[in-house]
Order: sequence, then structure tokens, then C-alpha cells
Amino acid sequence: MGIESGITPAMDTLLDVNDLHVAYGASEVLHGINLRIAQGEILVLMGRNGMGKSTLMKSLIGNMGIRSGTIRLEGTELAALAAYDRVKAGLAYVPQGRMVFPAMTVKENIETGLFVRGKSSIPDKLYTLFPVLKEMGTRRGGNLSGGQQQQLAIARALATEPKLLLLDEPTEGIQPSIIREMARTLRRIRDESGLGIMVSEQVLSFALDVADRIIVIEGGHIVHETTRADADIDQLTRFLSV
Ligand SMILES: Nc1ncnc2c1ncn2[C@@H]1O[C@H](COP(=O)(O)OP(=O)(O)OP(=O)(O)O)[C@@H](O)[C@H]1O
Repeated sequence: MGIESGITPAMDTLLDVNDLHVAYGASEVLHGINLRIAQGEILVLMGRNGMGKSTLMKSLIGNMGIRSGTIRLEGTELAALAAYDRVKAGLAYVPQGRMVFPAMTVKENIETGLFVRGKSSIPDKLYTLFPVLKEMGTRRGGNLSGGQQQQLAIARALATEPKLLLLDEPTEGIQPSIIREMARTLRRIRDESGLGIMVSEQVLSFALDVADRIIVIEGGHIVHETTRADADIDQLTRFLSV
């Protein structure tokens, strides 16, 4: 049995996922996920390899169909919408492995996000957050370091002006010093723009740096939930160890 993942009712709900079931063919891997994210909240989804983090992320953005359940963003049902329309509705997604367009320049990569809102110029605030992207504007995305590509992927997602930013294992393949900086940057983005963020993650130190609340997925169920303030590090470590 999964547990109900709740936030206090006084907080405005941004994302509300109810009884979400997702399958690869006949094989169901998410067995009734319930979760809510408040406006301006940073939620970290933890779990070992193969527990269903990426599947949940993909089904939220619409890269995978769902078997049943609802996905509401500020009350709007997204489950029947194509990925592009979910982005228009306010979801943005940074996939595992970042997936920047390697042959396009840094500037062109960011511009692909602007298109969704019918805009053509990159807002200065993106370069304020990520100055290196301005310096490297004419470089090809594929020539950037892992940490720089992660910044580029986040900037491209923010260019769509999301209400909720989804990041799938953003620390994968990134140096520890850059991981700390990434946590600070994500909190800064939330503080400045008030958007919600959901991050899937296996690195506990990063999760503790960035989260307001942590949930744990195991075998396609949410099995644990805690605020950052109440997090029991030993217990979380046990969930993450094989
Ligand atoms: N394309 C696929 N076809 C069939 N089964 C899949 C497919 N992709 C993932 N699965 C299965 O779904 C389950 C959840 O996988 P998922 O990738 O969501 O886990 P994860 O928690 O994101 O792990 P990781 O950290 O390795 O990305 C696993 O049992 C996996 O084997």
C-alpha cells in the first residue's frame, strides 16, 4: 500500500496527482501514485534505481501514456494532453541525461524554449542565473561540460515560463562542488519566481540541501514522506541502500 502524500490544506495546491497507474505494455510499474505539490514548494522524489522515478516524471510531462488516474495542474486536467500542451499549461521538464541539442548553439538551445510563449528574445534573468551561458552563447551545446549542460537544460526549461519545473536526476554525472551550487540555484529560482519544483534524486546530500519535502518511491508506490525539517537521515539512507 502506498501512503497518501499530503501537504497542509492551507497551502495552495499546484500539482495534484491522484491514483496514477502507469505500465510498460502489460507490466504495471506505478501502482496508484498520489502526490501533491504546493505553490512554490520544492519536492524531492527519492528512490533506488528502477523504483519508478523516471517513469513518474515521464508520465507527468506526457512522454508516456498512463493507464488510469488524474494529473491536475492548478485544477486543469493534463492527462489527456500531449506533452507540448502540458508545457503550454505550465509544466517544464529536464530529462535524465539533460538532452541538450548537441549540434545547436547554447543560444539556440535556450530559444527552443521561448517558442512556447511566442517570444523571441532570451530574458536577462536567465543570464543572471547562469552567466556562463551568455559567455558561451555561440558554442555548440554538445561541447559544454556536464554541469554547463545541466545549466543549459534548466535555462531552456525556464524559458517556457513554467509553473512547475520537473528535473529527473539532475546530479547524475556532475561534480560534487557543482551539485551544491545547483541546489542553491534551484532554491534561488524558486525564491525569485515562486514556481514549484519536483526533483527526482538519489544523492541524499543534494536532496537535503534543496528540498522542502521528500517522498520516497519503492516498487512503484510512495512509501515514505517527510518534511525537510523532520527528515530522519538514517531512515532515508536505508531506503536508498540496496
Ligand atoms: N521501456 C521500458 N520497458 C519496460 N520496462 C521498463 C521500461 N523502462 C523502465 N522500465 C521498468 O520500469 C521500472 C521503473 O523504471 P524507472 O526508469 O522509472 O526507474 P527509476 O527509479 O527512474 O530508475 P533510474 O534511477 O535507474 O532511472 C523498472 O522496473 C524498469 O525496469
